[in-house]
Amino acid sequence: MSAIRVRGLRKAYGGVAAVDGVDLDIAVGEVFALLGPNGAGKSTTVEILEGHRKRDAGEVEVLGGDPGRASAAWRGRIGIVLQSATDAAELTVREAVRHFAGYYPDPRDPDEVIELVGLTGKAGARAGRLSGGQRRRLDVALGIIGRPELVFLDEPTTGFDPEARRQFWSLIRLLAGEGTTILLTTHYLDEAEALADRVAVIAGGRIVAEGSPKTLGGRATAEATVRWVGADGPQVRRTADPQNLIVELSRHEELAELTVARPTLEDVYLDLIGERA
Ligand SMILES: Nc1ncnc2c1ncn2[C@@H]1O[C@H](COP(=O)(O)OP(=O)(O)OP(=O)(O)O)[C@@H](O)[C@H]1O
Repeated sequence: MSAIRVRGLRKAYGGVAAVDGVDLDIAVGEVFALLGPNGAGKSTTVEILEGHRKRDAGEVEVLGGDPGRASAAWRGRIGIVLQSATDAAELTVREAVRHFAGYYPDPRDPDEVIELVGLTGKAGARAGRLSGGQRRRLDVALGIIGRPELVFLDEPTTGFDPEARRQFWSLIRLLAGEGTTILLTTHYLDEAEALADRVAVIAGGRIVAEGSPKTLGGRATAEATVRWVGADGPQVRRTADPQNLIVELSRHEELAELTVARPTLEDVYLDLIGERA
């Protein structure tokens, strides 16, 4: 079953296309990452799916409804973490989370959510006094407090320190394990690789590639780079069949410091984006 189904989505600003014919299918329970350079159309797409922006054309179905005509009940099933930071500066973290919990019929426990985003030590601090990364964690807390079926996360870990990012990844895995559908945008390819079942790359308002992080853009079948240090010093070979090459080479010499590398997700991503430039 689809949580999100999009066909021919279009949106232009002042005659300039920002989203130019996007199709998307995201299954219930899937973690889906939308990747793409600045200005590619990620936020515009996500904001249309959230019901925060009007589309010019196309069919959009999110949890069985049209976000352009969203009811309060529909909104209650969705969690949103926007790119812009929370405007709850005068409230403490605990007050803000409790306040937002009151909007939903079956919220999570506020203290549990504060713990999940790693803000327990700051629960009594005013939101306006938090650091950038801490405020972002509060945004995430407010996005999940309502126990949403579907969560939109627009660049959720921007400004997070490495430990906070790992903690956030655990949180996403926990939500995914509970069956929550997650659509996130990110510029961190390691994040997409760690979290997403599927990714789509958007450039110039169009989807240019889609697949699992392992297979995107032919990644799984691309030539491997084999490196080793032999009798004549460091060696490099590219091959589609590294196993055979290694068996063959090892008949003749010892392969010290042997490594086999396929293109990284970042390599594939940059190629895909480069093709559009
Ligand atoms: N409110 C707006 N008015 C006019 N143009 C806009 C508006 N919002 C976005 N755009 C333009 O639409 C295009 C897509 O923007 P969008 O914010 O969707 O990109 P993005 O992929 O989310 O980028 P980023 O990675 O920088 O967040 C850009 O060229 C942007 O300048």
